[in-house]
Amino acid sequence: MTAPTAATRIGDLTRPVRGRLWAGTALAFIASAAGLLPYAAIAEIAALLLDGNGSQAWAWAFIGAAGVAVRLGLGVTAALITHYADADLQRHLRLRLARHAASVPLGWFGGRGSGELKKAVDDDVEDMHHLVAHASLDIAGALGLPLAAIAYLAAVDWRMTLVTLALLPIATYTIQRAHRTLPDRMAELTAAQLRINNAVIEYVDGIQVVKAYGRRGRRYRRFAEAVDDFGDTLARWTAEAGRAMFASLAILSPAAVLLVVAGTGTGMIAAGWLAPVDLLPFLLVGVGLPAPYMTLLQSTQLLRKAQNAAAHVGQVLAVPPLPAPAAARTPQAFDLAFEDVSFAYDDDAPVLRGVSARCPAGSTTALVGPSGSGKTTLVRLIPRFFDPDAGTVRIGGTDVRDLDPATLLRSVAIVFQDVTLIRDTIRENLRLGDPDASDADVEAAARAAHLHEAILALPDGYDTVVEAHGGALSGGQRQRLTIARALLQDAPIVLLDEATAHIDPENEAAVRASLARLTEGRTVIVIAHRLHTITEADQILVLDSGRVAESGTHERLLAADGAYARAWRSQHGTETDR
Ligand SMILES: Nc1ncnc2c1ncn2[C@@H]1O[C@H](COP(=O)(O)OP(=O)(O)OP(=O)(O)O)[C@@H](O)[C@H]1O
Repeated sequence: MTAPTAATRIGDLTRPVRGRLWAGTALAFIASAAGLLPYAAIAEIAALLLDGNGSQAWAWAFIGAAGVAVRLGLGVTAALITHYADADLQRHLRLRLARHAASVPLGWFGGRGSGELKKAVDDDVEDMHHLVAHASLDIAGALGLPLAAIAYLAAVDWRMTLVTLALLPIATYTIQRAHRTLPDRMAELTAAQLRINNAVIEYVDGIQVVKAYGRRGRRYRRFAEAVDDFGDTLARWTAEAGRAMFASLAILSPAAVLLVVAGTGTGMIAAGWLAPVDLLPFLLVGVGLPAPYMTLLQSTQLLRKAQNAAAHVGQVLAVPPLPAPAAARTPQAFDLAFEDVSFAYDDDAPVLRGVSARCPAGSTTALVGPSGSGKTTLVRLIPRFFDPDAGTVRIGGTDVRDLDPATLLRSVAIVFQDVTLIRDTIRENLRLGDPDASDADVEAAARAAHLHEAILALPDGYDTVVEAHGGALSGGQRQRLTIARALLQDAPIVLLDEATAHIDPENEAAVRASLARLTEGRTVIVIAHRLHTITEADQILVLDSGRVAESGTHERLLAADGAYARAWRSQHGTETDR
């Protein structure tokens, strides 16, 4: 498959409003061409008056006035058409991006994805305004008047026509030279903007932790660096764009045009090649010619920005959706199996290398291993945050890729530390676990998660609005809210980050009790950091560099005296048993 070019991407994105864009462009072309009429009328009236034929001047006065009316009327209509088209396209693209976001792998949002999506939906769609609402009108405007002028002026004197129009290619060349580095600067600016978006999300995500430790830390530094970097890039862009604009303004100013046309024209009159009255159209029309061209030039920067924005929207829309099964199946049982599973993020080194394991229905499997050994990644493959590059993950014997995606997500409750809330009431946040749950069900889940009393103590109880990052809720309350949500989901498979259970020591007992309710009788995979919490697990998988280094029960692993036993001893002194 060949990569789509920028032009095909823009063509694809603007397809829904293409007809209206063409209509607006055609009207803008006619409006621009009609802009010649007032200038031509003045020149003709002057010629008639000089010839003593003043009585015919009225007809030209009427033509000139009609030209002004057509130019204004069609110009405004064209702009209205494209602006309405832009409003519709913005809505269409935002919905299309949102629909696409729903189809891409969930894991994409954990990497650069959130920042990319935010930029596409917020900034890029808005930046495309110029492309849709103005660019084609500007181009039509810059063509209509010169073409009409060529036809009119050539009828007066072709040599002077060439002189008058010669400025345009000279100006184009000069200006293009001045603009040639701008696309690179623009690409830098876009990249810097993306870095800020990602750094903002990362910083805001971590703000609780940052505040809790009273330190600004690495995330803040990355955020500050991104802001500085953006400032420097913007300054470079502004300097170069300013120089380019100055060159354009100087060469296309009415004074420059007047100088060339009047100078050459006077010479030609002196040489007897041109009648003095015939210089008038060139002076009048020549001075009016650069105006639409200037608009076009001034719009090139915005156009480039809009093209970059469109290209980025195209890239986000090109993120491959998670393949959906042709004939979706429903899991009949809830045991889990990993068969020779390998996985790498993007083009990085493999994070999982040939992992095989079985987790019987209703059993608890603990994943342990050094940081970065792939525990979280392995767990993410179950609800298809990503699909493995090789091997298979099965639920009840069925490849998860063959399961109906919605059923799969409903069957798996995820209780991780980084599960965020949505900006809505506590009740609706809980109801995410089961959209059909009654208020009584919601309250029962909150009670089971030891959260009910705390919710009632809030100003609006269950109707208190929480922010995406918790807002009024304490860390422990947020944890219990995610647990209550998972309880409501009543999923047969529970994926748990053990860190969730002990981050808030005050509430540890309550959190533990609610977790016990959540995991009872389910197939559970728990990512464990403190080994004493998982000694009862039915099996423990020890991951090391993406491989299963050891597996077995706590006792068997201690007896085997391998990596697990060493980790146990380092956490619990020299005891050999719990
Ligand atoms: N979204 C991602 N994009 C790229 N690389 C990632 C992503 N998530 C994790 N990684 C990398 O994959 C490797 C395994 O990470 P993973 O989070 O699975 O390990 P872990 O064993 O759960 O670690 P920890 O105990 O620190 O949470 C790490 O090198 C990590 O940097």
